[in-house]
Amino acid sequence: TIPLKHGAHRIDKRTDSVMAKWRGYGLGQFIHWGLYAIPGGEWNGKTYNGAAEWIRSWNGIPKSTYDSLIYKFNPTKFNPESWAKTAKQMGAKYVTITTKHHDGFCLWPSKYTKYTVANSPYKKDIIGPLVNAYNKEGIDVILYFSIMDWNQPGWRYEIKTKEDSIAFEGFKKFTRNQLLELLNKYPTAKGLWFDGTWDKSWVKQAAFADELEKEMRALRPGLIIGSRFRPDDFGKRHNDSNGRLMGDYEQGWERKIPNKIEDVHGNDWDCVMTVPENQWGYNKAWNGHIKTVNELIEMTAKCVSLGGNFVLNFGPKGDGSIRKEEIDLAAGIGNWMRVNNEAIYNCQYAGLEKQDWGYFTGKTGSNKVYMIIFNVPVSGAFRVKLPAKTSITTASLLEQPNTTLKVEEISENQYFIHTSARADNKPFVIVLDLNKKAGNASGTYEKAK
Ligand SMILES: Cc1ccc([C@@H]2N[C@@H](C)[C@@H](O)[C@H]2O)cc1
Repeated sequence: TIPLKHGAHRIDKRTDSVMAKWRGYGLGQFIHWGLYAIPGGEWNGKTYNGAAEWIRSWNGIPKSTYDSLIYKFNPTKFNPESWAKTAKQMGAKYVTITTKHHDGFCLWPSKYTKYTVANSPYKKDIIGPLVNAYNKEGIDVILYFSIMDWNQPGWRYEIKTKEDSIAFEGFKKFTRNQLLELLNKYPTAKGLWFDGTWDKSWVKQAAFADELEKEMRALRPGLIIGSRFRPDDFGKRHNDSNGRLMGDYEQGWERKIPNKIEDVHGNDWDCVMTVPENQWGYNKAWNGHIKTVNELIEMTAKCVSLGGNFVLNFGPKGDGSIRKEEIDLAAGIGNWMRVNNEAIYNCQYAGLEKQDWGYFTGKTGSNKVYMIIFNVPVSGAFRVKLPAKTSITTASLLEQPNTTLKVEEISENQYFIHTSARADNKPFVIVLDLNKKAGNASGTYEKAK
């Protein structure tokens, strides 16, 4: 291995209880909200074709005009309790909230810049009431923070001159001040989700970022920090120059889901996903494919089956209301989660061979395995292949626990589970109680055989 001063400081997954709780969340909500929600991807009747939260980068609006949106921020319909209720009903166990996106507008009254809610017509803190409302619903909060800050005069894409490096030193101090401010103002926040760290200026800051990460962990023991915060000694991000993950979970699964367990390299991870193809902030047009409830349930199941969490994005409008399409998706997902969440919460990679009918999840620390069915085979029988010395004690429908299903042994370690045809074409769950005869690894099937 390459000797590194600022590479990964831990080899395997974290083993503490705070991270174990994060690992078991299964389903989360992402909230992208800020000034970009006011134009919503349109300006003077013209449509911005990029992601709505990047509209400031469009030459369709003068930068100063965008920046003066602060004077239009007055979300009269903002109701943090109703946002939290929507997330609760969906079955989200955590929420990731944009405290500051790339445009630099702070949803909390930061002491270190004027570009905050305090200097908008709304005046009040947004983050505090949101953290309290979600916590009251039993939902943990992760704070999204963009290092890149287009509003900060000290921000640089790269450091070329002496002036650049002096300016960027000031920017680094500002960044540290804001992060410590967030941790001190919102002590119940469980962790940080970083963005805006790909530019040349930041990838040179291995030592600074490493020191700051250590300082934040000391300030908030148990703090969960994503892999997109710091670069290593050679500017490598997410994984250091020895291929080891920096931070506590992989953040790179943005709008994409791993296909096999090897893709996750034994790391904790979450997948953050947009409802349209690529819109995080509120976008009026919402063109192209809008994901359906069944698609989103399948993405959730797929993520949990590979040991990750699925985090679905909501982009509230400039007035603080959540669009009907998102409310309806949350309700639809929630209807399914209310019946089937046992197959999602505190479940991990089951270590079984993937079958065409859907996804296996394994209950952490138990012999229960769930089959989340999306594709009913024309044979009507669901194939299950188990490791050696393992067999099925019982099989039942999660929604009707006392109905045992017929288990047909086909050959050593291979079975067909038979169920009667179903009236609706909604995903459903079969629960398997496995027993591992002597000589087989005890505990769950977390490690791939
Ligand atoms: C190229 C690119 C830069 C930034 C992003 C931001 N990360 C997502 C989580 C959103 O915040 C998006 O604006 C996406 C793509």
